[in-house]
Amino acid sequence: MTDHTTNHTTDRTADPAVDRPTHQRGPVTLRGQLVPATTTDERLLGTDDGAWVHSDPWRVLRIQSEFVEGFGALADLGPAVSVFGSARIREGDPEWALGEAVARELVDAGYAVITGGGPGLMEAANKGAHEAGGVSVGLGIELPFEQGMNPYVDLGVNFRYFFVRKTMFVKYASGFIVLPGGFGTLDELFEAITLVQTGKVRQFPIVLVGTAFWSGLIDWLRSTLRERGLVGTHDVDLLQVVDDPAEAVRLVTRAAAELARQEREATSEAAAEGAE
Ligand SMILES: CC(C)=CCNc1ncnc2c1ncn2[C@@H]1O[C@H](COP(=O)(O)O)[C@@H](O)[C@H]1O
Repeated sequence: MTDHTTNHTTDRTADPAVDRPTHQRGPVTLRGQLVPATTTDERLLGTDDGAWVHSDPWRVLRIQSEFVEGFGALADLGPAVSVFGSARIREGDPEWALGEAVARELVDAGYAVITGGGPGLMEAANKGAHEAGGVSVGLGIELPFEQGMNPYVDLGVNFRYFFVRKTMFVKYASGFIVLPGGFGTLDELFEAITLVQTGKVRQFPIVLVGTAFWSGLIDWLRSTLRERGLVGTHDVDLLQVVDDPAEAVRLVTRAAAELARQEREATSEAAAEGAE
């Protein structure tokens, strides 16, 4: 906050409750030392050093614009599944082939493939989708060590903010397929499972691919978290673990089809009630 060094302002009013100079800025009340020395119009019309561009209110507008750009770019995507996985696993690794295969199966099932647009298994999935003739989407993130969008992304959107990008992964996908990975992958996995556990999204399938890689985590979730009552009895069952890419895609698409059926039913029930 700036402008708090003075106690005189033109649009100040006396507040009898506290008998102190008061300045109202929308929903924000400022008193005493915090009353700005200049009016909002003065500040808008005056010249300054441009520091306001780095202020939080301005940041909010940038965040808003990321949502608008993202929604605009992805609105017509059609059915899609988000695929997560390590940025560090390279071509030639068996898990790379898994990423490509999962994406190919998704395209064959009529789904677009959304990834983080980066290297590693994101690139494997984008490659699989691109080469199968499907829609290959990359939701990139601006990082200090810029890697750029992988070459197999056909529709790419770059985000400055992780949380805006995460919204897109959920909003435009019918489910998540999670390949082996590190902190980034775990972050995306636990974000998704929290949304399902808390009922923020309904019937959102989350399928982990690679039983050898994931079984240690699943055992720990069951033994430590579930036994201590830190998660519900059935919460760990929200995660399905498979080895076969085709099976992963079957599980996701079956759940998506079921959700679509329920939504159609709810819509026709609502229409029938409206007609009565
Ligand atoms: C080599 C390297 C660190 C590149 C970073 N470049 C990245 N570009 C795009 N998304 C990323 C990147 N790093 C992490 N992510 C996000 O986090 C996940 C991978 O993180 P991790 O490697 O498992 O932890 C991906 O699903 C992706 O959404």
